[in-house]
Order: sequence, then C-alpha cells, then structure tokens
Amino acid sequence: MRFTERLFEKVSDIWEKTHQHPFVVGIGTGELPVESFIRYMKQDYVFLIDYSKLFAAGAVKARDIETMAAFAKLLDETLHGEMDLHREYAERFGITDQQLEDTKPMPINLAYTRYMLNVAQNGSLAELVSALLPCMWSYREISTMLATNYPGAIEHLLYGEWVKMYSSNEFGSLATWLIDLLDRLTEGKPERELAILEEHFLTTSRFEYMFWDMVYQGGEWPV
Ligand SMILES: Cc1ncc(CN)c(N)n1
Repeated sequence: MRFTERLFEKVSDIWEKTHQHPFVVGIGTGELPVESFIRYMKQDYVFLIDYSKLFAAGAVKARDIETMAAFAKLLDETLHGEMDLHREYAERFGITDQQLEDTKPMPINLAYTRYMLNVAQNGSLAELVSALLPCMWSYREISTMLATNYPGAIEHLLYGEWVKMYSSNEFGSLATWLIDLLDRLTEGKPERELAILEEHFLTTSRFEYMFWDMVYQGGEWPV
C-alpha cells in the first residue's frame, strides 16, 4: 500500500465530515451567505501568504533541481494563480488588495499556519510535505465532489469560479505531484518516522475542518 493511501484511510472520516460541513455544502448549493464567503476570502488570503512560504521552504529542503523547480512552481501558482482568484473576488466585493493583505488572522488560522511553519523550520522535507498536503489534497477532493454532486455548482454566478478553479486539472495535478513526492520520500522508511508524518497529516486535516468551521461560525478571538 502506498503511504498516501494509508494517510487517506486515516483521515477519511474527517474529510467526509468536511464534505458535509454547511460551508462546503453551501458553496455547492449556492446558498452560502455571502458574508461568510467574504470572511473566508479574507482569512484565506492571509492563510495563503503563510502557506506559500512552505513551498519556499520545500525548495530549500529539496535535494535535486527538479524538486526545487516544482516547489518554485507551486509557490508561483499560489501567489499568482490561486491568490488571483481571491483578488478577483475581493474586487467584486469592493475590497482592495491592501485590505486583503491587512486582514488579521483568526485564532484557528493563526494556529494552523504556525503549526505548518514550525514543521517547515524544524522538520524534514517529508514532514513538511505531510503537514502541507491536506490543504492541497482536500481542496481537490472537495471541489471535485462539489462539481460532481451539485449540478450547477460550476456555473453558479458567485461560487462557480471557486469550484472551477479548485476542480481544474491544473490545480489537481499540483496536488498529485505532492502526493507522489510523499510516496517517493517515504519509500523504505521505518514505522517510527512514518508515524510522525501520519500525525502531521492528521493534525492539519483537523485544522482544515476547523478552518471551514471558523469562517462559518465567525471564529473571532473570544476576548
Ligand atoms: C485553508 C485552506 N486550505 C487549503 C487551500 C487550498 N490551497 C486553501 N486555499 N485554504
């Protein structure tokens, strides 16, 4: 069994719950309140600023030029592809790029990015990839599920662009590259090391769920 198959099995309950989260379902049905989506866009923008740094760390930790170049591409795609989507949405809502960038991260957002940045600082390349992978992989799963199960989700006037971008082959192939990389990095590794990677993957899968919940519920600091 590929290591990533083991990871997928480990988190399948969490990911299934994520697919049923009212925020995710609301994107599919088009019934998500627009205020919730705006909150998500702003929080996600500052999330992605930190997230993109993980790809820079991946390039630093890589042992060969091909892997370095792939991480450089991921960094570029995040800053100029994925975040363009957020900037375009923000423009529709009358929010400037500067306002997006100045968004203060909510507690779960901060905890999630700090967790991954800590792994980037202190862990191996395999640890880094296992921590950042649920972000890319779960979005691929969510968006393809929405495109398949919710007729009209891709054409929706507001949320359609989101579904289209994340269910695209381009986005999917970036996630696939990371999955394959983790399988290569873990070949022949002892169980003691694999268990650490599994823990990172589980933790950030939980954070993914909590991020949806944060932007749905409000998610502000309690005091
Ligand atoms: C919180 C979160 N997780 C995942 C993704 C997809 N890169 C995202 N934009 N934001």
